[in-house]
Amino acid sequence: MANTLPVYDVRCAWQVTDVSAFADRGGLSNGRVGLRLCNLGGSKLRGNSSLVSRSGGRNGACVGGSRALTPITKSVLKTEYETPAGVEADVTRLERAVTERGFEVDSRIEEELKGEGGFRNVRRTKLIATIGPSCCSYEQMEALASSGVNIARLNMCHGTHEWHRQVIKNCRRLNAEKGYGIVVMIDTEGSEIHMGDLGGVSSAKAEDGEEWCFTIRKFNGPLPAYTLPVNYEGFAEDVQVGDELVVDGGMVRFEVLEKVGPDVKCKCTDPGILLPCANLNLWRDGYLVREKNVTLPTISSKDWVDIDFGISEGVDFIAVSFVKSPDVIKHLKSYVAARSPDRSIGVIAKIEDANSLRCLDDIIRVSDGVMVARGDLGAQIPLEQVPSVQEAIIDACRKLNRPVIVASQLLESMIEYPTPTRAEVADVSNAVRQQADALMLSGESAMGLHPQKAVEVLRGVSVRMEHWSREESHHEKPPLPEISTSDTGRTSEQICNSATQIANKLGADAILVYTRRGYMASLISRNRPDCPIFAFTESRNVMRCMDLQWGVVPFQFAFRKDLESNLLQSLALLKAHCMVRSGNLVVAVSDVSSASQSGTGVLQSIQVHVLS
Ligand SMILES: Nc1ncnc2c1ncn2[C@@H]1O[C@H](COP(=O)(O)OP(=O)(O)O)[C@@H](O)[C@H]1O
Ligand SMILES: C=C(OP(=O)(O)O)C(=O)O
Ligand SMILES: [K+]
Ligand SMILES: [Mg+2]
Repeated sequence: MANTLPVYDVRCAWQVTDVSAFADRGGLSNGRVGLRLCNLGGSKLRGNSSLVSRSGGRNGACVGGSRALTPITKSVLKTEYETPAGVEADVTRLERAVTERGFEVDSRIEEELKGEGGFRNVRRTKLIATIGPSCCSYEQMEALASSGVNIARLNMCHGTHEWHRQVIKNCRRLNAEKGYGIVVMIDTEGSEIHMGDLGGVSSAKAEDGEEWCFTIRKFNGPLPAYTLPVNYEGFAEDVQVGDELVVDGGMVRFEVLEKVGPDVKCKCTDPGILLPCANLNLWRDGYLVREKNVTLPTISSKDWVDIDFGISEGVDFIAVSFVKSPDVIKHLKSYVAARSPDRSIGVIAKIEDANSLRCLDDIIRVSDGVMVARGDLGAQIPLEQVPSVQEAIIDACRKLNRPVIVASQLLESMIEYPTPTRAEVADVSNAVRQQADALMLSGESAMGLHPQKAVEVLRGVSVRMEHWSREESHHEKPPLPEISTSDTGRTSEQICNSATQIANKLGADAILVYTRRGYMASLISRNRPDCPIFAFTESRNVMRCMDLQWGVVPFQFAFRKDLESNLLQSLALLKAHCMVRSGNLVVAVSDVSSASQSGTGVLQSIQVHVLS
């Protein structure tokens, strides 16, 4: 079969490394592979796309198909940018902005506020894009940022540190040169049971009824026919004859026939494409076999190396894969605090291991945020339970005041197609309606053909659904349980709850909050007010971390002596830069440390201000 069919996309040249992947997922014969490629190219070729059955392609062709594509334009990685790139430039620019202009805010938000829509149209749901070969050049990342990406996610399963370092550099450079506030998140690989590489081949195909051997033997170079390596030493011991082996969240399934020493002979029951390093799950008598993964460390030795890399690169968030209990998060948080005493790095617990559902609240309490990682979660619990578990996780995070990200397959078909399915739009709308803090793209941005369009779909659907939800459920929100335990905490919480009520009742244009560590901003965000939350802080680090939260627009700003001075000074600056107008009504609150400190104690208040 022809192995190299270059097709020129507008942004990138692609090489088909595994034509069988297309043929399998799209049900295309070899002779029609060329037609399939037409669908992947630029507009010049798109005329032919109707020759390929669209629905045929959607039935899974995108995943196997696109994964079999490798970009051959290496120029995407050659956008070396020497000084003044990097963190220093980002910091210098911010410091300059704060001294010269008095404040700093993401230039995209500034434009939005100056525009027609003003406050009301500011998007509340934050957007995360996984960066991969389809979107890693400076120009491609700029395109994603201009479409509204708040956070760049780097999946440490893929790519080298050098590659990730270049992407982080691009983020800093965008922030420094364009005034954006792109936040950086790394995501660990984790050590769940997975297949090894396929002896250098990019994919293999398993047909119905075929016998394959899963083995813990090690190979150097090409694998024997019908053989798949497994990374976990205890694999052959743990499986039982009759078990179901689910590959890659259900993309391929096998039944275990026989165990012979280190080899496990299996029969393919659901054919499909096998990809290198695909995750493996065992099911027995209709239940997931959990014990095997319990013995593996959540953070592997490779993960620790990646975490050290993230800390040294100054990333803002670390997402931990396959969290099973709160302990690992506590451990990582104390490690990060010791290694990075001057900058806080948020630790995000990914909920994708069935065991984590047993201690969900405890995991949420010790984390700085949570991700509903639906990809792997859907392989560990029955698929039909994923939507209700998603809703339960989002609700639990709201109650416990932690930001929550909904991830995976939001717009899966857009890996290949320029428009989403109606079902995908409904799924995204649902997550927005549930008021998740952030939505995340994976393959759609990392290796898809339409990364920017995918971001635009998320943005458009978010704004539309947020608007609709505000109209529909005005003032019907059920009260949230109290979460604070200390006296000062309770005061702050009540101030934030009341400020939200006042803002909603008065139809305020914004809530302004002055916060040193971001806690007050989170308490207001938790209430999901009708208006945006302008959160002023002195620290750039806090500013970046607050950007994961629903409805929060972070500003960097030097605090004055009390709430009133902060309020008047920041409003004067916003007005001078046309970000507020006369007649705007704002509600302002402040945390204890940024509120007035008179000789007689701390005065915390809620102020209402109508701009003259
Ligand atoms: N840094 C990268 N380099 C190359 N490919 C990547 C990178 N990040 C993501 N990808 C591609 O995008 C796909 C989807 O991303 P993601 O869902 O994060 O990973 P995975 O499929 O491993 O869980 C990956 O399977 C991989 O093909
Ligand atoms: C986000 C997820 O994790 P990853 O993409 O790293 O597998 C997921 O499984 O949904
Ligand atoms: K990962
Ligand atoms: Mg996962």
